[in-house]
Amino acid sequence: MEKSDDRREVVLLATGSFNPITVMHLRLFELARDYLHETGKYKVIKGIISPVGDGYKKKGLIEASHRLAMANLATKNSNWIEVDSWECSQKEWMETVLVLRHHQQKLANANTSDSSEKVVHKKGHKRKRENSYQDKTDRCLQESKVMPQVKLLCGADMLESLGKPNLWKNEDVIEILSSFGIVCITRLGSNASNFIYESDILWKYKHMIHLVEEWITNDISSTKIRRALRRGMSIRYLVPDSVVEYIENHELYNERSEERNSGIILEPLARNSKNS
Ligand SMILES: Nc1ncnc2c1ncn2[C@@H]1O[C@H](COP(=O)(O)OP(=O)(O)OP(=O)(O)O)[C@@H](O)[C@H]1O
Ligand SMILES: NC(=O)c1ccc[n+]([C@@H]2O[C@H](COP(=O)(O)O)[C@@H](O)[C@H]2O)c1
Ligand SMILES: [Zn+2]
Repeated sequence: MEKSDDRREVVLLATGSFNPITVMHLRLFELARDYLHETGKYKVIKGIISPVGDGYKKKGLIEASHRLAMANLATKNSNWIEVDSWECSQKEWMETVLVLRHHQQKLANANTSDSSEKVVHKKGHKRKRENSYQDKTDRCLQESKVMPQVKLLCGADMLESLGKPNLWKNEDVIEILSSFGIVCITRLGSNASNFIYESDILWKYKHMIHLVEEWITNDISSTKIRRALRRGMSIRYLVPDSVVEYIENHELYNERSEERNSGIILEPLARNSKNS
């Protein structure tokens, strides 16, 4: 008899600027998947990169269409990481919790339609599988067991940003932790475990935070990539070749692009300080 697999299926969702995407962003997914698999409790079925929309108004943030195109090129050779344009195609910047909810809902819809589409042939008639009581019960049992869980994938600096005044709403942080959970990769310059210790909310939900140690430390950041480009220095092997080519072809990242949104308040800060 085949051994049943009772590991919880997980979808990893990374949000961020990806301005531009680097090999480190791709590494985050590999590190998180290895870690979760090693626990024996989780099976990672998909990774999603969700670039933030232009309405985020971060200094130096270039158009979402370019960031999206580069992320698509970078993930071309991955058989499990994909790029999703839903977040950045919204008219306005949206809170990360809404992006998590959207992807969780999408999985729920896919699960429900998968099972209701299964039709059984009985005496020559087609019958929706969910019509019988037994089938319905089976489905519920099955669904509560197999519904994949979306988890937020981030670096330690993003985890630490949860404590910045007016950047995140408390209720959002609570929902992200209690309903989804976070997989956080350590990053030079950040001390995630100390940050969890110092935050009452994070401490309360520490069982929902997976801290993943990156032993092969790597200080690549999009900021450093943009800086190198402004100075005419090579970024080869720090971002995939196809992304280097895209940046060259479209002449992205220069002094002018770095001044985009200069002097404009970051949208979450503007929104939360308006409402507080
Ligand atoms: N070297 C790294 N180690 C760990 N996490 C990282 C690293 N680089 C990026 N991340 C994570 O990737 C996600 C997306 O980050 P983001 O797009 O801001 O990249 P970044 O390299 O930090 O860019 P920037 O320098 O513009 O802030 C965030 O959760 C961030 O913490
Ligand atoms: N309140 C919130 O939901 C909130 C606040 C700040 C940043 N974020 C998100 O975190 C990510 C941060 O990206 P950067 O590190 O590139 O600035 C973005 O995806 C942004 O939308 C969410
Ligand atoms: Zn960053």
